[in-house]
Amino acid sequence: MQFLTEYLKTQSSILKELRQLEETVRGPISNSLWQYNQNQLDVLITGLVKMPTIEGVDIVDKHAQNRISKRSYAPDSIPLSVFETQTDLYWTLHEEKIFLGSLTLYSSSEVVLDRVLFGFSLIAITAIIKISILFGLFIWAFDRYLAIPLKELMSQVNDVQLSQDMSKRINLSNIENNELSQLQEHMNNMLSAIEADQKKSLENEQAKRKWLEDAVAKRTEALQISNEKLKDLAAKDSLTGALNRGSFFQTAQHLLVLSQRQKSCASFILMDLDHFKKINDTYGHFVGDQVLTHFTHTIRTFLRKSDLVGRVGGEEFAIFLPDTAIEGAFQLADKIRQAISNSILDIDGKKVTYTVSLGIDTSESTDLSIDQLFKRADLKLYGAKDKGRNRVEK
Ligand SMILES: Nc1nc2c(ncn2[C@@H]2O[C@H](COP(=O)(O)OP(=O)(O)OP(=O)(O)O)[C@@H](O)[C@H]2O)c(=O)[nH]1
Repeated sequence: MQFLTEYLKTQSSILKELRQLEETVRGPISNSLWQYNQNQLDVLITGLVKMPTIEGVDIVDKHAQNRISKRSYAPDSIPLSVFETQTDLYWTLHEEKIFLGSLTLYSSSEVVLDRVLFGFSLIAITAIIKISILFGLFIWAFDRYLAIPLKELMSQVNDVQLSQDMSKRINLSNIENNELSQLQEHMNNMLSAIEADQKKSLENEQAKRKWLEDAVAKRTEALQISNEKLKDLAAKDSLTGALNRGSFFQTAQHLLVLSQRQKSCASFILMDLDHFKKINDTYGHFVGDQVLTHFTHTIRTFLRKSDLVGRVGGEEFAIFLPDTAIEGAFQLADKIRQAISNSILDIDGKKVTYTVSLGIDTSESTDLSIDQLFKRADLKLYGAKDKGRNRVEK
């Protein structure tokens, strides 16, 4: 449709051109005809036919005879359709118009088509140039305002992801106030939220860990105390707090081996409360227990930290004295004996007195077992009992 309109417009424009040409050449052609100047006429017609809009020229004289008929195309390539303009030719003599003939100018659909196509080509070339410029501008703007900032954004996001450092912020260079700046703001808000969340989680975790460590420390301490208590319970006599028979002999054996290696002597005191059955029978077992406790406390006041005390029987006690010769052991034993015989216990208003017999012996280089020392001290103890009790026998 557009093409048809363009075609018709171009055709009428060519017709107008033909008429103007007719106006222009009418004078010179009339002159040539009047003067029968065939040469001048030929030159004029040849010039006309060479013009791009003109396909042919006809000049017919007043007798309707074809004087000149020229075509720009070859006889075998006649145009599909032609159109023409015609004008009469006159010569004015003494103000009288003399009819000379007529001039017909031809043009064709090919000329119109060439011009229409040329016009369309111009439009197409202009459109291509405009589109190229627009495309170039679009690419530049896309790169400047989208591709480059997006690349930078991706690189900074990647950086945050790799470093796991949420205190970092996205900071795009050359950013306009547009969707990208809003995206940057949103991402930075998100990073702030993650950072705060991480901080809170870390604080919670630290608080939990501290609570756990405190709980474990308390539990460990409680377990240690329980263990110590258990050890004490297993090793000590619950009434007097002295080592029980098993623990006493085990530790004494160890100390004996040690002192043998150091070529030093150790002493053993075996003690048995005198007539203890009578105390029980007279005052009862409760008082008997108080006497046993009193005895243990009293002997402890005379001992060094390195001395070992144990309850080896019901009312029988033993002391192992490392690095102590027989004389030193005897002095200690006698101090104990005296302290006990001088004690008067006040239990529930009852005055209770008691005595103790003691047997002592010292280690020999041949003693390999604590039992050997114990047996010799036991013999001495029986000696003390035999000799009337409240005595020390060495
Ligand atoms: N209260 C009390 N009595 C005990 C305990 N262990 C043993 N006994 C008593 O101690 C008494 C020991 O009596 P015996 O072996 O006859 O000796 P003893 O009366 O001290 O006489 P001698 O040793 O010969 O002086 C017994 O009556 C036991 O019941 C105890 O833990 N508490």
